[in-house]
Amino acid sequence: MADLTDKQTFSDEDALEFHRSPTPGKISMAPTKPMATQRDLSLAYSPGVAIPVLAIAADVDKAYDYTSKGNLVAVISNGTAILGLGNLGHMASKPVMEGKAVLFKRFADVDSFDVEVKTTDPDEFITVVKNIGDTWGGINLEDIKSPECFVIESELQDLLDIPVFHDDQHGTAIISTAGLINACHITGKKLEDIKVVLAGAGAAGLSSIGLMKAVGVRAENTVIVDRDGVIYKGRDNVDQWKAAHATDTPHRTLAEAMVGADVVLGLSAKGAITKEMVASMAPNPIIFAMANPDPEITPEDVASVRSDAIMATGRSDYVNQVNNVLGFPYIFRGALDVRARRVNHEMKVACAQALAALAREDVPDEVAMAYRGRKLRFGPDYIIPSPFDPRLIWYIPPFVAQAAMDTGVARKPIEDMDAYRTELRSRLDPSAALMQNISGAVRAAPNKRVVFAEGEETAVIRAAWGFKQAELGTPILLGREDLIRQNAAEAGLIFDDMGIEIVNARVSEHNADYTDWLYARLQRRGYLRRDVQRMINQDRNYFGAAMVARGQADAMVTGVTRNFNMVLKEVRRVLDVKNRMIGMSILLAKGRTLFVADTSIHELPNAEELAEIAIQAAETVRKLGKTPRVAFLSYSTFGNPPGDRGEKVREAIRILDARGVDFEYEGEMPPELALDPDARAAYPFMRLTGHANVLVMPAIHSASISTRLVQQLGGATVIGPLLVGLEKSVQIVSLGASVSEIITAATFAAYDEGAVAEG
Ligand SMILES: NC(=O)C1=CN([C@@H]2O[C@H](COP(=O)(O)OP(=O)(O)OC[C@H]3O[C@@H](n4cnc5c(N)ncnc54)[C@H](OP(=O)(O)O)[C@@H]3O)[C@@H](O)[C@H]2O)C=CC1
Ligand SMILES: CC(=O)C(=O)O
Ligand SMILES: [Mg+2]
Repeated sequence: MADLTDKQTFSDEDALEFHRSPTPGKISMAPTKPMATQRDLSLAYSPGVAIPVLAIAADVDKAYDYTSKGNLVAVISNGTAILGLGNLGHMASKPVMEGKAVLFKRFADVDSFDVEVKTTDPDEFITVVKNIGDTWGGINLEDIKSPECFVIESELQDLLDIPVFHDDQHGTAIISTAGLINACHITGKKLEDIKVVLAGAGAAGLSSIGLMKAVGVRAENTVIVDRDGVIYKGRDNVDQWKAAHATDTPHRTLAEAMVGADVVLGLSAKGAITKEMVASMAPNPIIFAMANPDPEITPEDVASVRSDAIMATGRSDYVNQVNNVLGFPYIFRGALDVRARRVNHEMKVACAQALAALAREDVPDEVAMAYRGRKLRFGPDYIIPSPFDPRLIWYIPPFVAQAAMDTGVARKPIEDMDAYRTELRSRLDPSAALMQNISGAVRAAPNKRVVFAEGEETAVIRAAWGFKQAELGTPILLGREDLIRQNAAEAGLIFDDMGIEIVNARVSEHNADYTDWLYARLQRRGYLRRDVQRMINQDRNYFGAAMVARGQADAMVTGVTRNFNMVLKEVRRVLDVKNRMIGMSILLAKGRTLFVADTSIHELPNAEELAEIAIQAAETVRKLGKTPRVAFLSYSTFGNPPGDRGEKVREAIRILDARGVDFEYEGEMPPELALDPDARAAYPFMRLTGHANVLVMPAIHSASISTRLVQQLGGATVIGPLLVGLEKSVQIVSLGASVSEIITAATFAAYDEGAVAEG
């Protein structure tokens, strides 16, 4: 089996820091209506709100039309079976529930928040949820232990007229069944012939074996096992849910049951399956060790005793992630979109079959790139889609919605499935997709050596570590080795054998070469040799840039400890500009990706500079896999009102006309004309064929102020400014940048040195 050695890409402190900052937790709420004026307030609240109140009082289903109910799912737990960690209480489950909520949003654009209920008593739990349940369009029950979870789910489903879906049962059943269908495909085993052993007769296990039987596995070919051993017919102390799957079998232990088995499903706890058990299985065994966070047996242990196994775990850092994250976002997306009353058996089967079918289709390159550059092709190491597969959002929900419609549980059938698929495509979070695409391209390109100039800083060390763990390239930390190692150890990071390089400028073998080379560049610009020697010895930006210039590294990231302009001056003494250097920010908001230039270099660009900014920006955007459509922004619209700044833009347009560039551009115009083609009726001569995606600003202050404004007020994500146009790629982050900002900048730096993204 390939690629089993992926390792955890974070330390414990990283996980805590991730959850702690910049704001505690993983979700927040965003309004969908402006709340700016007296009128807005009157409509949103008293008196306007009374009108929908009365409409809903007359017909409760109107809540779907006038409130967020229809796109809202609650993730509800009491913390009695948190992952495979056990009963740790309702509050300890909150990070997991927030996590599920954020995955709903990220993967399926479903709004979601978590509810932690402080009771282990099923009746009390049911009473609480029953009484608040109408709030949502659906309820995702999570990490509630068995057998209580079975009663809780079925009673709540009877009491509420929305889907109540226990994810650990059915989400897991859907994914594991999809995986099993495909694993059988690959091994040539037939569902009706395979011998299946289930380790862990709880919520996830019993539901999974149930769904597998529904798609063809024969009951008499199954054996289920709990902590007390095999659940055979007639065993004492077996509850009704386990008893329903008990079989006539001579086996009494998991080890006995696994001899000659084709499939083992682990939905129990870490370490429950041993190498000896795996060794005793039939040829081409199918092993799904799905306990989280640690599987019943690791892929490494399986590989040490079997070379013919198909192996899956619940984790993202091994191949074949059989995890319910592939299911619940899309099940609910489809269910919500038809305002389903429940998620029934047919919808689950449709989802499992759709997932299995998608994995058998050809995998687009951008999906493969996001998966650490590995070529994904249907086979033993790719039996189900990757969670980052952008096709999931438009491929799976239509099958779920269709099954709901066919079985009469849809309140609002979908009339045009093709239109529905198109609508689903537009729901993906653009920032995630863009970074996924760029990181994928970096991973797929030959290894890049990236200098992290401020190598003694803890944030920089952590970023270098994350960069390396994510397989984005080889980081080189500049600084004193003992101090770097000490700071790394304090951050809980161990560097040994990781392939992170540490270079101390003072003792570097290249020190003399860099000094000679830089002195030759600067001697006629007022620098003495000893000045240059000091720069190389003492200033890591000079040394790092020299490494890049002289070919010992490909790219550099810096700026955490010093302001942009100072750093840029230093870098420019070492590196030349290719054509024209600009600063470009990427702005992600409301489903759009916009590129804004120039956000850091030209203070008041003249017409020639504006034209070149557009050319440089368009070229960069094209390299990012997008087709540039450039709008030159201004306070004026095609000469009205007249003015000096507007004239510079008009002149820039004439320059581009004369040069015959190969991208769309237009100006000058205000943002609404650039972004909304419907607003252009008065300007039929405009040449942009759609909304602009590259905004060339008239001056740096308007660029910088407007990007920050939309970031602060509009909730946009801003990446950059990225430095574009140097002969070698250097990214300067903002003072005090976070670990993830440094990793993003380093990724762009590596990307700029040759990787090419898909559109
Ligand atoms: N990959 C995925 O998508 C998912 C994975 N899971 C994982 O599955 C596991 C179970 O979750 P869930 O079903 O919700 O929990 P439950 O508490 O409902 O069930 C756990 C079951 O595992 C059994 N068990 C525990 N330890 C062993 C052991 N050493 N040998 C055999 N059986 C054992 C328990 O036995 P007994 O009944 O005797 O107590 C019980 O039947 C967790 O690790 C969870 O993380 C869950 C959902 C999704
Ligand atoms: C994945 C999941 O839901 C669990 O492990 O509980
Ligand atoms: Mg769970």
